[in-house]
Amino acid sequence: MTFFRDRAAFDQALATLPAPDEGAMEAAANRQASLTKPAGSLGRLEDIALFMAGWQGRERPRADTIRVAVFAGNHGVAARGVSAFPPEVTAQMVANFRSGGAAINALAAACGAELVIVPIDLDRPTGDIAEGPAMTEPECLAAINAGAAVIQPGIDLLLLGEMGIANTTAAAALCAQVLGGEAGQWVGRGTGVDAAGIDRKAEAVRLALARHGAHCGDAFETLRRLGGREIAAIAGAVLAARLSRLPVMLDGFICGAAVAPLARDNPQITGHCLAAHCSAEAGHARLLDALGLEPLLRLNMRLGEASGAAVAAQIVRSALAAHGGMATFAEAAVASGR
Ligand SMILES: O=C(O)c1ccc[n+]([C@@H]2O[C@H](COP(=O)([O-])O)[C@@H](O)[C@H]2O)c1
Ligand SMILES: Cc1cc2nc[nH]c2cc1C
Repeated sequence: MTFFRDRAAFDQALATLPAPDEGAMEAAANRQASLTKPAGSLGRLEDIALFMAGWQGRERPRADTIRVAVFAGNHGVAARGVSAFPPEVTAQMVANFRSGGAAINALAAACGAELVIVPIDLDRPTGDIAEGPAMTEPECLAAINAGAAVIQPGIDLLLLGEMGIANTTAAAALCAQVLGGEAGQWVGRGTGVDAAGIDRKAEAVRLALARHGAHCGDAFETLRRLGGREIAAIAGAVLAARLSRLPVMLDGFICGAAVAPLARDNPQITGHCLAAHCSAEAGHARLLDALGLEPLLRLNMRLGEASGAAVAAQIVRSALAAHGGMATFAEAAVASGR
């Protein structure tokens, strides 16, 4: 499916983002004020209910249909010894997702979500970003469109995640390019590399920025040069979701890094995004801060594959259950506070 005809269509969409439905948010806020609890006593659950109301355009938003999309891609930079696992694990884990044996299978089932697995050209790893661009323009556009294709009518909340051996190196390069700072601030243990592996990651990021830094003029070009197929797909899904006012939950470090180039071009892009959690990956806290996203959870997770998003979706479910299901002071004949 071609959602974005060409890169100009992608740029155009990013430049003209729809806003949430303020009428629905106001109606939801009025309802919230009438519910049998002290004002504000459900804390962030109340913020989540208003956020969902605004993007769904409903006073009583719902999370009945939750879709989890996990994108997978392979990375040429893996050849530099930047991961604790070999690249074939990406395809092997895709097989595991499909046969139901991965963490995300269990966690998606636990939150009642439908799981969609989108491997993108796993037999064609991206170029090594330390040596050249990750993708050609048509490859990057195709990956962005693979992401956009998971958006369909009837979804209440979209959870995004990824699988790709070596993708924390690409994600670190995106962060260093877009947000600045030393390569060493953005690289972490990923799947579990040792100190020498972290040094190799930092060196790969330095080489990538030296090569591409001056040419990353916009989000598309930054994703094309430094990203990966699953990363570009996440960026495409986030942007296409926004055009449908579909709220999105971002999983870990790699998902945040996919959004960073978009946010540099238009900071409003994070408006329809929730950050599920702050992962254990070294740069994630700094990245979320830069994106202005407050994570719902801090569980020291660093798995990826939308696992943190599936856990955090339970919080959204809880927020909407309270917002939609509680009695008002009038209905319950409870005296409201002064
Ligand atoms: O979600 C995260 O923050 C996260 C942090 C570290 C690793 N991962 C996962 O591990 C893989 C990338 O790690 P690496 O070491 O191969 O770069 C990729 O499949 C990610 O889903 C994910
Ligand atoms: C086993 C394994 C599972 C994963 N799930 C997401 N990223 C992963 C990386 C590895 C190595």
